[in-house]
Amino acid sequence: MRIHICCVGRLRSGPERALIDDYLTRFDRTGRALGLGPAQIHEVEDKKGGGMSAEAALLERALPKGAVICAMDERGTVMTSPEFADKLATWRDAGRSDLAFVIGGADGIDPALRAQADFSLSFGKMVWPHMLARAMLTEQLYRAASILAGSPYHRV
Ligand SMILES: C[S@@+](CC[C@H](N)C(=O)[O-])C[C@H]1O[C@@H](n2cnc3c(N)ncnc32)[C@H](O)[C@@H]1O
Repeated sequence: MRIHICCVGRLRSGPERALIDDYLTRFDRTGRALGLGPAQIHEVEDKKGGGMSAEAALLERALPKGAVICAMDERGTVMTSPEFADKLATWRDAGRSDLAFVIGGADGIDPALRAQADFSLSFGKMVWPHMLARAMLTEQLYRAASILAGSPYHRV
């Protein structure tokens, strides 16, 4: 199952980018034998200042047809890392070939796009900057693959 992280804003090279790239590489390496990955980031940028709805139109264009859509949203479902790993495995085992996570910009995800999501995932009730949400998501993907692979990265 291919993973797509569709997000607003371009991340230039620097420590955040290096961290995200590192987790994506680790996820791809660990997930390969599990039928998970590769994971790819799709960055969209609305240069005309059209706000949430313009961003939503660009994000929608980045979503692969037929993908499971998971909106990243502080109002969504809070999960443990093993529960998140099980959720990924369930989508994979259902034969879904693409899973797309959507991360909003400064104003969040347009409600119309949020309504299209199959699932909403929360990293807690606090609101995180979108670049941090991106880093946290890539880490959780790697952690989930490690859990499914039975590797000792995840310890409680
Ligand atoms: C700065 S936040 C936008 C907050 C915006 N005020 C809203 O109401 O959605 C940017 C994006 O990061 C992601 N995000 C921020 N905090 C999150 C959380 N606790 N759980 C999941 N995603 C989060 C969401 O995708 C959000 O659209």
